[in-house]
Amino acid sequence: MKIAFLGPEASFTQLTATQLFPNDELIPKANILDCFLAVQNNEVDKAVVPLENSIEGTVSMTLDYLYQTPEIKIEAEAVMPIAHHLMIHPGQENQDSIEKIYSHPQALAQSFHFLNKNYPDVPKQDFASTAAAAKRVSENPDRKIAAVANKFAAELYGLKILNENIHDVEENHTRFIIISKTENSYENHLENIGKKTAMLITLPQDHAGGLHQVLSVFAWRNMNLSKIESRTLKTKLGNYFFFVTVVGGWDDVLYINSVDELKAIGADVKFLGNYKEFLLEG
Ligand SMILES: O=C(O)C(=O)Cc1ccccc1
Repeated sequence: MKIAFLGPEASFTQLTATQLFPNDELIPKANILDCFLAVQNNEVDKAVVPLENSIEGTVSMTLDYLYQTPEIKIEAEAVMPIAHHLMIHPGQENQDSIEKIYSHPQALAQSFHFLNKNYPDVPKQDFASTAAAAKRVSENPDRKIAAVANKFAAELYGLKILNENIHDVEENHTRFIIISKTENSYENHLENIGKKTAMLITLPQDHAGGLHQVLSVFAWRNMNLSKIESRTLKTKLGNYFFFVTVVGGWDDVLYINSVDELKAIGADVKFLGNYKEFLLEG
């Protein structure tokens, strides 16, 4: 099988993808949109992308593209511990004069307090991934630039770690998802830590108690929500869709009826899948 991931090599997403797909062909993509497009265009069977982080929260691009690609579903979820390090080219050891720090916006945010305290005047620049930032540093040996990335990126791109474990909260985890056009076809050797169901809900026209009505569909069926996130619909300021996950295995009667009831009250529902959750090693 062909699996796309947010690359390049040694990104956190690749570390996740190699554990989930040890025997498949992994294809790096430059950004999250390209991972979705590769699935959409049947260039690959599946893709692995980040969904949310325990410090920084949801990766909004991933939610947006789940909403914008009706055929794409979630097949599984994997949680991985995340450790960030600040790295430079080995020829540039004078840390006082770092000119710029590159990384994925999530990594810069997860290390914000460390960077703000120790490198307050150094401009930070967003990159498509931590590994892309590390690669760029390795390609510019003459510049005093640094990257926030993982230890495999330091090794692969020949960089020297200046500061270890700079993420602001020790317990730092990211949740990744496997996306594809086929539901529930993912199988692996790993033990799953639970099951959940995900859906995207758009409320009918704005009225008092609209969200309460939606939530009551789950509440009276005793369906326990593990996440609810609102995201702009991009049509008008104040228009949102909701990403909702429900804990537990699939119950045909309860779940199908809940979706029917949501539709009956005028909500628009995209069912994203009922799938397993895995816990990976960092
Ligand atoms: O940039 C990466 O390496 C990614 O895979 C995205 C990401 C960034 C920060 C924490 C977890 C995942």
